[in-house]
Amino acid sequence: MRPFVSFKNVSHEYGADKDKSVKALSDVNFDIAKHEFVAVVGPSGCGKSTLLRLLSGLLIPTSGGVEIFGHRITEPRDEIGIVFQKPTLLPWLNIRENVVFPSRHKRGRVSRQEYERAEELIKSVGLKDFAECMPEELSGGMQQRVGIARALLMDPEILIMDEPFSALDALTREEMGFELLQIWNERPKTVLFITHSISEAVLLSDRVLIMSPRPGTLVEEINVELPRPRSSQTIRHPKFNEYTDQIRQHIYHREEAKIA
Ligand SMILES: Nc1ncnc2c1ncn2[C@@H]1O[C@H](COP(=O)(O)OP(=O)(O)OP(=O)(O)O)[C@@H](O)[C@H]1O
Repeated sequence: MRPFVSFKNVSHEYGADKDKSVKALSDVNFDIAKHEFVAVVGPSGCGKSTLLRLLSGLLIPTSGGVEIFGHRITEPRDEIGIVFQKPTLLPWLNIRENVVFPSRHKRGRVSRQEYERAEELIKSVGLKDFAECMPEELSGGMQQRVGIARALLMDPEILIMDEPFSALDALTREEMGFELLQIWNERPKTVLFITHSISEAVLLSDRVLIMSPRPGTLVEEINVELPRPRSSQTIRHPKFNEYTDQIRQHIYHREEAKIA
């Protein structure tokens, strides 16, 4: 099957044209199938966010290339929605206007269909009664839900998520993970999800990519064959701990081998 997203021999060096450069990624190769949910884990500074910036087209690799359906990415594209660690909502706009903001920003206007779509998305992230509220009136979890609705406004094929739930408390985080899976189930997307949490990666994804310390490269891929739909019961599945242990070993063994 033809891959939907392909990282081909991707290396990236920040400041490559200056005296002081940082090699963030080295020869990264992987494919993602359409509608696959892929999580990326790895030590801090290994280049996870750099991977996302490259897929979003905000950054072009110093060598190799990132392709969507065989087309090399050379600039930001509409078929990609991004959810950041902090939702960065515009404080002077209400929730509805924040959700339609990508369209206003891009075209200078918002169509009736887009307002209808925004209403639908606001409802599907559980904020039906909050469309008129200002961001400051919402909790952190609710604000992140707005960030997810905003990323889905243009109905992107690809959803890029950079530690989207890391600023939330443990309970809200777990709840948001399952809500995300429900949205993904209703509106299938190809997802690249960065997290520091091994259990979150296993709980949500079809496949976990494990990266080495900087310069980051792919050291292992784990196919997570846990039944869907996933729920809080999934954590009790006998294979759940097997997967998390396997990932931990890949991350920490390398660290230990380096120290020894
Ligand atoms: N704009 C930049 N200029 C120079 N170096 C950068 C820049 N952005 C990131 N880096 C460096 O590149 C490396 C990879 O950064 P990146 O943010 O991709 O890692 P990460 O795995 O997402 O980190 P974390 O898990 O801590 O968020 C780090 O050493 C970082 O300091």
